[in-house]
Amino acid sequence: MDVVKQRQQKTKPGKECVVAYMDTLVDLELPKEKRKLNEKEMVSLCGKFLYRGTDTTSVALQWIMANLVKYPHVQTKLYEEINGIVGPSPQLREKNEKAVMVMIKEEDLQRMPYLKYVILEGLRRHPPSHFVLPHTVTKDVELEGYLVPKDALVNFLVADIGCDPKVWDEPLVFKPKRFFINTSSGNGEAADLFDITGSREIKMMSFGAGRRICPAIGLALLHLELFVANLVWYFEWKTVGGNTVDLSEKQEFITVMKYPLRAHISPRGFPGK
Ligand code: HEM
Repeated sequence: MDVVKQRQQKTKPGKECVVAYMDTLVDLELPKEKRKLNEKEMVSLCGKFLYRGTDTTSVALQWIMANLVKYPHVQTKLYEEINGIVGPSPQLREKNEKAVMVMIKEEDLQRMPYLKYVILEGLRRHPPSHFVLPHTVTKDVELEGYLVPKDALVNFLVADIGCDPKVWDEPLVFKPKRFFINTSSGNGEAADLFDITGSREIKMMSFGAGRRICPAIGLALLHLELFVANLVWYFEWKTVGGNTVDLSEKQEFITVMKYPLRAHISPRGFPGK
């Protein structure tokens, strides 16, 4: 509530400030009801943003890294792609022990199609949300001979859709290459062609679909690409003591790893490696 009040003060005319999500809510007017949002509604919207926007990305990242540890050939292929675009991984420390922190940049990611396949495969195989937010239908609808009555709660089995054997070849196997579609240019632009929003056809819906699709889909994909690319560029990820990675799931508010990832990581850029 305090934050709401502070932003209401800050957005008073004449005061200069960076536009925050909160400010867009302060300015918003509901078109039908012709009124501004009240404080309770603003708090609820901010809460939704926070709880939908934190664990989802970090859990997706953990699932993806777990698969890279479990399948070293996928990790090697990804590292080779990264290396080919931005060069070998930097040494973490120079001779004078000064830390060097060069990061892969957003524009470099555009030239890394295999990275995009890895992220998509991670989200297909392990969507953090196994369900979307509950939806209702506003009138009776007949779907493939079944009646969905007005006001019935409808949800979607997101994880099962992504593993449907009628749609996906060997659906339980982690195979990033499945997202490669041979384009005429043949230079691997395929991930851009895969329609994760489901506007052309729905093959997976890790971010939902339609008008209530996750509003942060672009941000989430960008974060995942940046994190995975940098983590693999800097470090080699291996199993601990040769143990396999257990990909069992645990249903919490979102679906997490039952046994959180434990990995042995070593800097790639050390001299002599
Ligand atoms: C890998 C990361 C993420 C995944 C897999 C994900 C997935 C989803 C899904 C499945 C929904 C429900 C869509 C529906 O009901 O049709 C949703 C809604 C939502 N997501 Fe995300 N999300 C992610 C990251 C984020 C981030 C980073 C933010 C904010 C910064 C965010 C904000 C939201 C909000 C506000 C909603 C509710 C939209 C509404 O009420 O209509 N999400 N997300």
